[in-house]
Amino acid sequence: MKVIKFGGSSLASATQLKKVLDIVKSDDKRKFVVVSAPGKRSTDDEKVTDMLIQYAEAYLANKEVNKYQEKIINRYADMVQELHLDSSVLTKISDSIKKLCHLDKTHPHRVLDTFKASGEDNNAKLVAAYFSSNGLPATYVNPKQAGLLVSDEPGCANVLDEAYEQLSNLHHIEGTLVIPGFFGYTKKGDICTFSRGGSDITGSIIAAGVHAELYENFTDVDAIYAAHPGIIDEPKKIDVLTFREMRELSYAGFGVFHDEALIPAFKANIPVVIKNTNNPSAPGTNIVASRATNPHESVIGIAGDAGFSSIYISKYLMNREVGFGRHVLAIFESLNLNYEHMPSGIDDISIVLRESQITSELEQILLERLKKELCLDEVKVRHGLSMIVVVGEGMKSRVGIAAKGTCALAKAGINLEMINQGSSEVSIIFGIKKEDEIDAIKALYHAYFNE
Ligand SMILES: Nc1ncnc2c1ncn2[C@@H]1O[C@H](COP(=O)(O)OP(=O)(O)O)[C@@H](O)[C@H]1O
Ligand SMILES: N[C@@H](CC(=O)OP(=O)(O)O)C(=O)O
Repeated sequence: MKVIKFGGSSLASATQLKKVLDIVKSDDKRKFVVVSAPGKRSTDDEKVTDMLIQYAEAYLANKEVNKYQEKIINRYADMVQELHLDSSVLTKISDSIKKLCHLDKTHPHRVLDTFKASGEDNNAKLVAAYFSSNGLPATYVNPKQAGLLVSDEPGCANVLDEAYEQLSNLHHIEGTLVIPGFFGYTKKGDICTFSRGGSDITGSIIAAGVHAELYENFTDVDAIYAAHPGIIDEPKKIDVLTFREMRELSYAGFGVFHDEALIPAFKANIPVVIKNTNNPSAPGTNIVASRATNPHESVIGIAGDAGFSSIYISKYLMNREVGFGRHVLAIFESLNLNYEHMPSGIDDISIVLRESQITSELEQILLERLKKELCLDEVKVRHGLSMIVVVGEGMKSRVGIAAKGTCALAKAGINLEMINQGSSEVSIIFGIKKEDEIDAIKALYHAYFNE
């Protein structure tokens, strides 16, 4: 049996839903269908999840909410009408959206998550009704009923190990199952969402829980490309990627598949394929445990992500001071800051972290503590950095990959703030100024794929 996940772009309108039905009907093995909330119908459209966030924020701020409710209900109403579904489907959706503004406001994060989750929950109900009225008997399954237990971390939940055993019982439900993506339930019974784009994670968890033979992730591109298609014109399509390569690339900006969605499928050894709802016969991109590397192809993809800061710390004879690194990290830990990268030299270390974590107040405290407790010679902060990640399993057996990248960046006049090679040798990270990100990706793509 297969798990098939449709992203918001595949469920944005009645036209898209018709394609979805054809895809599911065309293969009997497509039993478990995971759905996102309706996404954008055009580039200037809004995602239902974003509309729900605005609605939640207005409600929490005690503002008028009618216009938000109306806009969201209209998105579903358009689809119900165009698909000729029974009006009772819309009544249920409309009631559930209106009911949200009666939630207890004591825990705003929980309120926000309940609003967000309703986007996929209502869409799953709509999709199940549409399938059933068009010759494909389907049942809506709520994540609570399925046993999708998650940690109590609103907006960034993690699946709990015990969920998998319960999820295997989904096999006992007859017909096609339609499961809303993006959220699960805590042990106390509260809704908790994954991070944004998290319906991919639900699909992967369900695939692991039901021991699927394949996890198919349907989106709006024919394949995963070697670089963001919005930056590089007609980038190279990738046929096969390893889980490790995909994790590095999606972590660093390939929004097409959530980086946290890889782990459940990888651990359960379930291959993943990314396919296009608008062109289902295209082979897509396969994500597998290992692949043969081509001697002529070392780099498989280049991704970039902005929003990083770097804390540079220097102290003469740092290399001889036992426990120095532990002490640095203990200060970060006590301030509840996690770091992303830590390139180091003999007398210095840079700690790279997400900018969104540090306020100017926290930055002041951090710098003072580092200086005082570690007796540093120098500490410097740089904001507004982008990390460009060059990825490929074949890189470790090839000479000159880093040199090619640094040379390309130098030729493009881009100053390198940091360079770091992951210990697995599957990636090299270039830290640059945010404003150089697009030029850097273009220069690196040209060097690795066109020269
Ligand atoms: N390297 C890449 N290859 C393909 N698509 C990419 C890549 N990087 C970013 N994307 C973007 O990811 C989008 C699909 O992801 P997403 O918007 O989350 O889809 P969905 O709504 O189907 O979940 C594509 O339309 C594309 O713009
Ligand atoms: N709807 C949620 C979850 C999700 O995965 O959506 P999409 O499939 O449109 O990326 C979000 O917007 O974050």
